[in-house]
Amino acid sequence: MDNLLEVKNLNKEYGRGTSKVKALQDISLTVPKGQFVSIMGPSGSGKTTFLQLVGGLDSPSSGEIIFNGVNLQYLNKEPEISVFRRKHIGFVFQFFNLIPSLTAQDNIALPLVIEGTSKTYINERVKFMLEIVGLKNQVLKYPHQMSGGQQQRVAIARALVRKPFILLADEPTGNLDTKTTLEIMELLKTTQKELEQTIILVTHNPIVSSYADRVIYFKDGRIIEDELLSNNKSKREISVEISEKLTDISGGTVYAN
Ligand SMILES: Nc1ncnc2c1ncn2[C@@H]1O[C@H](COP(=O)(O)OP(=O)(O)OP(=O)(O)O)[C@@H](O)[C@H]1O
Repeated sequence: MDNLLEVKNLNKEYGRGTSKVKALQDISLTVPKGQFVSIMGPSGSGKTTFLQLVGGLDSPSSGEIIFNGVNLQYLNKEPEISVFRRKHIGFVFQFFNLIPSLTAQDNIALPLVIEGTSKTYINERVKFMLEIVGLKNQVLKYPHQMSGGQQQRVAIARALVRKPFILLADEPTGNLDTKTTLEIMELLKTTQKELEQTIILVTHNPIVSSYADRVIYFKDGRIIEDELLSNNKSKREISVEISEKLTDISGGTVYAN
C-alpha cells in the first residue's frame, strides 16, 4: 500500500518561557492508504494536538506533514491551507456541529454547495452518502429531530461527501451511549471498507480502538507504542488487551470515556 500520510519529526510547543508546554515531541509515522488508525493515551498526551496539526487546523513548531506528496508546510498560509483542508480532510468531532437550520440532506450537501458543485452531482452524491450512513428515511429531518447517533451519521456523511484523503475523528463516540457507539464504529468500518477511507481516530475507549487496524499510544507528546491489531482475535479480547496497556502506560489510572 502507498503511504497516504507521512509525518516527519513533528514538534509542537505552546506558550513561552516558564509556561512553555511541549505538546508533541519528535513524532514520525506513516499511514498507508485505507488504514484505520486509533490514537490513545492519557489526558494531555498530545492526541488532539496531533489531529489538529495533521488536519491543518494549527501549524507545527517544526517538522513536516505530507499528504500524497503534498507538503502542508508549503501551503502554510491562507487561503491555500483552508482550500486544501476543505477539499482533502474530513473532520468528525464529539459534538456533531451540524447546522441546526438545515435538514440532514442539506447539512450533508453543504460542503458541495459551498464549492459550487452542479446540482445534479450534489443530488446524486448526497443520495449515495445517505445510503452509506443508513439515513435514507431521515433526509428531511432537522438535527433537533434526530438522535445523537443519527446526528453523528449526518456529520460523518458530511465529512466524507467530498471524498477526502483522510477522515480525522476526535472522540466521535464520546457523546454516545454504548449501543450507539458500536453502531457508529460499524459505520466507520463500512466507510473504510466500501470507500477505502483512511481514518485516524482519537479515543479513550478501548472498545472503539478495537475496530482499528492499528493503535498508536501517545504519552507526554511522544509515541511510546505503535501496534497492528490481530485479525484473529475478537473485539472483546482486543479491547481487554488495549485496556491493560493503557493502564500500564498511565501508571495505573484507567481513563474511561
Ligand atoms: N492552545 C493551547 N495552549 C496551551 N497549551 C495547550 C493548548 N492546547 C493544548 N495544550 C497543552 O498541550 C498538551 C497536549 O494537549 P492535547 O489536548 O493535545 O492532549 P490530549 O491527549 O488530546 O488530551 P485529552 O485526552 O485530555 O483530550 C497538554 O499539556 C495541553 O495542556
